[in-house]
Amino acid sequence: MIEFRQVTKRYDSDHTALRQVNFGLDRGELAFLTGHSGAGKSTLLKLIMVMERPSAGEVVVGGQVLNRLPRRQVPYIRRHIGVVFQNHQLLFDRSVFDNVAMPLEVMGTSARDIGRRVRAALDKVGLLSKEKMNPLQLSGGEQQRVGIARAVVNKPPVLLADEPTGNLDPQLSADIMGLFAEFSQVGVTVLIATHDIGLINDLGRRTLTLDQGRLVAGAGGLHG
Ligand SMILES: Nc1ncnc2c1ncn2[C@@H]1O[C@H](COP(=O)(O)OP(=O)(O)OP(=O)(O)O)[C@@H](O)[C@H]1O
Repeated sequence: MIEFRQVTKRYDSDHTALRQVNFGLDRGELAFLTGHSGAGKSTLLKLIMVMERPSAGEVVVGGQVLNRLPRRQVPYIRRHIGVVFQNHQLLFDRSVFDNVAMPLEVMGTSARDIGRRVRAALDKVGLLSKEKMNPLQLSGGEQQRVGIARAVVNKPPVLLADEPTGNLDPQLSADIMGLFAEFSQVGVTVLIATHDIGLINDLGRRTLTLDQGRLVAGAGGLHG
């Protein structure tokens, strides 16, 4: 589902963020991405989201080589990629329902389908009863789950998360990870960037480790 082939990303002549990175993630695989601050984790996620383009090598998502993707097609690719951020980027002047509905509104989904799908996503994260509330009225863990509902509301085959449990206590973090594991079980490819080694060790999943832009552990082919 996601493949990096000898990917190098240089921001300028003396700043190489990723060096010849190779790995593949299958459909339904859940993996962690870790490494020191500045190791290149965000850069790797940005290449998958086509927020950045590689300087060399190829990034392939869903069989499509993103390097050659014309700019006008970038929004279509992004629809296939759900993203969860640490600070969840919710809008506090809208209800929980409206926050989750945003990706569907951008796609021009009918009001009836929006209602059905938003409620299915909120049900999945256990927040169906809070759809009319303002996100400010929710706890940090609940806000993060609204962010997850929004990321999955259009059923993307790929889910990326950047420090999704950064501000949460261990129990809430475990709950969030449980949700990610459920998505992977239904075929979503999940890649989670985190510094939280405890979380990684608890789950015993494949871990891609970056060190100064090099993938030093967890590399491998689509089935390795
Ligand atoms: N837009 C940019 N322009 C120039 N250099 C950049 C840019 N974005 C990132 N870098 C550099 O690339 C390297 C990798 O950064 P990146 O943000 O990918 O690391 P990271 O592993 O996500 O770090 P953190 O855990 O602190 O978020 C760093 O040296 C950073 O300064």
